[in-house]
Parts: sequence; structure tokens; C-alpha cells
Amino acid sequence: MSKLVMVRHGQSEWNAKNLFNGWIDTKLSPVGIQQARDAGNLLAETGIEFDQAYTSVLTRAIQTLHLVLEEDGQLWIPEEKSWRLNERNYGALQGLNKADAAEKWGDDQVHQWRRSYDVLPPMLDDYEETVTVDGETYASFDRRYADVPKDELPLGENLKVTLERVMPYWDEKISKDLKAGKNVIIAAHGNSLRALAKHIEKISDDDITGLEIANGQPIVYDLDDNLDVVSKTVLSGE
Ligand SMILES: O=C(O)[C@H](O)COP(=O)(O)O
Repeated sequence: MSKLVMVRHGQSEWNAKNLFNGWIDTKLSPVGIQQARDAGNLLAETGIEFDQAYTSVLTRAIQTLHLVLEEDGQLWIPEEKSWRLNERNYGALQGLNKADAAEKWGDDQVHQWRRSYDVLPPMLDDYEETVTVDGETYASFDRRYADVPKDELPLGENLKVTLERVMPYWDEKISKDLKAGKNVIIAAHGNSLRALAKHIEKISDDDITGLEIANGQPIVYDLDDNLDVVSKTVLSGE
């Protein structure tokens, strides 16, 4: 039996502005910093002793992991970062306002892009595309992806493709730790965690559209030796 805790990063600066974030590297907002600290305190109350941490290569998830573990008194545990735990790449939607997009393309289309299992967003044209928001220009990709083969780097993803790139990491790293009885914490993103939850909880392609994961609310799974879910608790402090 092992414990898996998944926590979505706290509110990012772009979450606060209601912008499609995806792989654009934004920081936590002040609210997000507090959410991450609160999540750490909630976890401290559970007394779970972690053996290993995983996170993405995006700042908002890394900041969250560190704030959570600091509050929880376990900042010292081993941690590993991987692009495979990144948010879903939102392609050409990145940097656009979600409400403006719904006005332009309609609520249904935007809902399909955001929550369907297999509808792709409009894709980026190439790896050099940048996005400018409030006078600041952000790269779609930078040197942190230098070692990733180009044919594995997405120019836009639906949840299905996100799941397909998360799974090798789950199989090679995370599930092995859990099967060895280690307690694991993952700080990642709304859609990379929806993908993992789909796999862990065996949620159907249709039902996954209804799963929302809130910023900074740790999901605690007790898993048996086959990594089947024995219990699931969402810590919200409310
Ligand atoms: O990338 C983003 O914009 C969010 O973190 C997740 O967005 P969603 O809820 O629209 O999928």
C-alpha cells in the first residue's frame, strides 16, 4: 500500500487574468502562493511521510511543490522534474483570454477545446512562435526542451495526446516508486493531472470531461499493490 498525492499548482498570474496558459512559463500569483502554502499545511495535518516528489519543468508547478513541501517540513525529499508532467500544450490558444475566445468561437467550441478528450486546439505553426501579453513576450519553447526529440515536442495537445506523453513517465518512474511502497507527491497542472487521474481511476473518455481539478487542493490516493484506488480524498480546508 502506498500513498499518492497530486496537487495542481496554485493560481498562476495567467489563471488570474483568465488566459490560456499551457506551456507558457508563468509564475504563481500572490493568491497562488497562499494556496500552495495552505495546501502544504493541509498535508502536514495528514502526517503523510513522502519519499519522492515529481513536478513539471514549468515554474508555477515547481514553485508550488517547494511551497507545499516547505510548509509540510519535507522540502528535503528527492525531487525530479520532467516535461512529461507539463500542462497540456494549448497551441495557438496560449495567451488568449478564455472569455474572449468563447465570444469569438462560441461557448461550445471553447468547451470542446478545454474539456473534450480528443478535440485538438488550433496548433502552433512552429517552435519559434512567441506570444506577447501586456507588453511581455514569452517563448513557446526554450532551452529546457533542448534534449527532447523534436517529434515528441507538441505544437498543441488534446487530453488524449497529453495522456500519451504522461504515461511513459508514469510507467518508468512514478508507478515503480509506488509499487515499491514509496509515498509520492506530484505537483503539476490541471490537464496533466486530469490525464493521470483518468488512468489511475479508470475514468472513461466521456466521463473525463466532467473532472475538474482545483488549484492548490491536494488529492490523496491510497493505492493497493496493483495501484488500484482504495480511497481518494480531496483536501480543501473548507
Ligand atoms: O493552461 C491553462 O490555461 C490552465 O492551467 C488549464 O486550463 P483549462 O482549465 O482551460 O484546461
